[in-house]
Amino acid sequence: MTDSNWTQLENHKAPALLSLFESDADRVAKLTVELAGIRFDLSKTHLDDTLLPGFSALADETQLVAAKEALFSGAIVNPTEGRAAEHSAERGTGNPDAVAHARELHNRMRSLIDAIDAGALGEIEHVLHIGIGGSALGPKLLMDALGREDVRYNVKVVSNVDGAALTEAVATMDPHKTIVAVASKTFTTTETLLNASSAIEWMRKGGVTDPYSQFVALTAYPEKAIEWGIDESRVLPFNEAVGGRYSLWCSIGFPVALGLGWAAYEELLEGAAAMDRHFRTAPTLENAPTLAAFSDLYYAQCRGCQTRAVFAYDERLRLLPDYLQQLEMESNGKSVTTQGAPLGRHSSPVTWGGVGTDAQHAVFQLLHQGTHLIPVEFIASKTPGHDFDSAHHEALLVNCFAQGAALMTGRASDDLARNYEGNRPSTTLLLDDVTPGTVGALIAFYEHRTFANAVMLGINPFDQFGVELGKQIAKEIGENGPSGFDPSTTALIEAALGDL
Ligand SMILES: O=P(O)(O)OC[C@H]1O[C@](O)(CO)[C@@H](O)[C@@H]1O
Repeated sequence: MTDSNWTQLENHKAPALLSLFESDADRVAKLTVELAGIRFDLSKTHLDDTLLPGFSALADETQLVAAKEALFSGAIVNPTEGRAAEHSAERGTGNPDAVAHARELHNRMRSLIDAIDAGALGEIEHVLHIGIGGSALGPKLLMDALGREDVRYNVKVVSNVDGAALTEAVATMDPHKTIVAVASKTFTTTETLLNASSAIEWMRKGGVTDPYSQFVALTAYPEKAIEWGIDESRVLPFNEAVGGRYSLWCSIGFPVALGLGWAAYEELLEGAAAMDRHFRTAPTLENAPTLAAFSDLYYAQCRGCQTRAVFAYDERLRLLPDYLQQLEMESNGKSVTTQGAPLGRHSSPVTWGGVGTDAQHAVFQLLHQGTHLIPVEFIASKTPGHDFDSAHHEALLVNCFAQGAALMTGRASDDLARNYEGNRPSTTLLLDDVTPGTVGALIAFYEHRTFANAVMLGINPFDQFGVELGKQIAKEIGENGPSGFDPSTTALIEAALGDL
């Protein structure tokens, strides 16, 4: 991209948010997109008649449309690993060969689920899903959001290698009535394999004579799972061109399909497919993920915002910030371009957040009066997820909307300690309800927004070499003991682990 494009965007003197509404009566309509049961309101951002064409020009220059076609057609969009990124094929959009392959593998998953329902693995009540990162965050988010009522099995997700996590998860499980799903794209991740081995031990101690017969593997490398001891009939493979953090749509979603039922799982995929179609075909200025990426880039690149905050004003979506941290930071936390040159500008901002209204009583002080400018995202649902008095949901939504308004309008006071300067941006995503369909569309929206950010920055969002060095050093410590490291690390190892 030309520097002049960025310079122009960086030099833009953005008018105050309120004045943007005053000068354009249609602003809300222009910057609101509605689809798949979600209203995306970007009108409280500084995107205006200068920035929108400016970022559109940047999108053209960085060939966003061609990049989208490459993504959906299964071309190599992950050059460092020489791979396509086929997550959209899992929801039936994109490359027809990959779609057909995904259907076959989904059918295989469905057959196993039907067999489990029919009692082929005995009387099953619990599902212990073991995975980490992208092999855990999606199932965890989805079961927490959608599996609160009418859930068919008790699903628990364990990721941390800290044995306390496994202890807590199995506390209410009967090992005779439990399926363990070992989820690992590579089937080499040490935390996951250690937790899986400990689950075998837990079953044995609980009197299960053949624990492996209650194990299922979810992986892109079936031969590794078989070698580990899981029978081929219970190995659910997926396409290795589906990235870990994009994998809840394939067999990594097994506990979700099992826990919520196949119809709900299909609804999830269809919600995501609706977002795929929108991202692929909607014009730039009506394209929700693209507009959101413009806003992200504006604040991160032109206003120096190093973080962005996401608050779920719905208890069901409380794990969304955790999920987005991996999606956005592992995808776009890169300092090298796709051409292998230094990026020369900021990459992804830090994604953080929490749940409203709790966060209002903890971190919002800084958002309103701190010296950092932090773009905020609110996610709420029109429909409550409980049967208590409607006063609860009204209070929740009123607070959500009040925060967005307060950030933007501020309130002047001569007493500086009580002055709210306002003009602080936010976006609001309002779901009709938290359903498999809307959550599928929501997650796909974030995936495509992350991709659009990457394309316009010129980075590859589909690799993650930054996580490897820590893994390697952990291995070296395990193999070599405390010596050979820096004095601080050596002292810490000796203090806590002795000679190993
Ligand atoms: O599914 P796997 O291969 O166990 O990997 C788990 C996670 O580890 C990572 O590779 C990072 O360490 C993530 O990208 C991935 O989601």
